[in-house]
Amino acid sequence: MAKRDIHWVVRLNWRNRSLFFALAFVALGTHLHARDAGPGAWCALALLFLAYPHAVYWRAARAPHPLRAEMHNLLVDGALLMAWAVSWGLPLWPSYMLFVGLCLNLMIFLGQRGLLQVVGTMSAGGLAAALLLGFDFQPGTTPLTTALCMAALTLYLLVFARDGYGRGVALVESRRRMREQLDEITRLQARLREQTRQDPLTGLANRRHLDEALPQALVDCHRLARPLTVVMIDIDHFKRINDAHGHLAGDAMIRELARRLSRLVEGHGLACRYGGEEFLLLLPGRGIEPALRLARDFGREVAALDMNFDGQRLQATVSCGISEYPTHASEPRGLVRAADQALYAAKLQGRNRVCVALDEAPFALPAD
Ligand SMILES: Nc1nc2c(ncn2[C@@H]2O[C@H](COP(=O)(O)OP(=O)(O)OP(=O)(O)O)[C@@H](O)[C@H]2O)c(=O)[nH]1
Repeated sequence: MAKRDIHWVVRLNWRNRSLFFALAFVALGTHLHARDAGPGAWCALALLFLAYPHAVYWRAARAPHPLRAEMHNLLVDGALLMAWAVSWGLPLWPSYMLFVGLCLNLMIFLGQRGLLQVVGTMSAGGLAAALLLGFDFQPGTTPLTTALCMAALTLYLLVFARDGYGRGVALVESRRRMREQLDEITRLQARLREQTRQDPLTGLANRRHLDEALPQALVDCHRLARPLTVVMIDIDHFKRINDAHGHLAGDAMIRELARRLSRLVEGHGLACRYGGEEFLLLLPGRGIEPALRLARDFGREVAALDMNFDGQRLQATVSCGISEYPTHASEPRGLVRAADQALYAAKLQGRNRVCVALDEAPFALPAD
């Protein structure tokens, strides 16, 4: 099994356990030496502190639930190490070193519950050893053993602290990256939302945008008891421009008129591309008179336009239809329908003019 496929907790514990147990082997070895221990005691020490960490790593790495197996290993550590300590009469510093190391490990991975569990298994291990081998309390250790136990414990704690610091730094970094990604997603969503409300050819608001903006504008104007006008604008005989100069020239004309409309209503209204060569202006707070002036001015501006597209001269006129809230309708669809009827009347009456909707029949007001 490749190392990277093994659960990170199992790998981390293998490294920590191997290190801690090796350091303990040296420190406890000096204790055994001072006590003139026989070959059996040395064998037990080597097995427990040098071979055991690799055996349990092997077991956890191959277990169906590696994390669970590793937590189990930690509890077994507690039972075995305390059994060892009791069998040697609970020498003070070695026992303290093992006790702190074990508690720390379980506390880190399982919190208070882990601490209680490991204290339980340590007690069980110690009790079993005392029952099997008897207990003769011998707390004393040589200064060398004491110093080595202190050094081993210090080193072990420093390794833990370094790991904790490294993980903290990595966490902060990964949070920062996540926040950046989240900001990017929010930005993209906003752009996407904007794009779904924008006409791609002209950059003006599209029908979807209008469908949201018009009811809201009506509500606002109703609340403030102000008028609202809708101006429908259609390029006259636009098909001829396409036919005579090509579709790209037609596109350029649409873009040019859109740019001018957008400038015209900037700050006090909304310009939409309503359909192919049809635009709609939403003018909240404006009555018929100012809307009429605006539409007439625009009509004149377009008629005077002399566009150059790829060496071809493009000219156009527009027809406009105007409706007003609350005069012609009090709901969005009715208002647009009234403006559309007025536009139709302007077309019928010869184009290049502005018509205002009336309750019954629209009448035409010439652009000049
Ligand atoms: N270049 C270009 N042409 C478009 C676009 N959308 C619609 N059109 C064209 O606009 C033309 C509209 O033609 P009509 O509806 O017959 O109207 P018109 O020629 O403008 O005549 P009136 O409206 O009656 O004055 C069609 O030829 C469409 O192909 C567009 O995005 N770009």
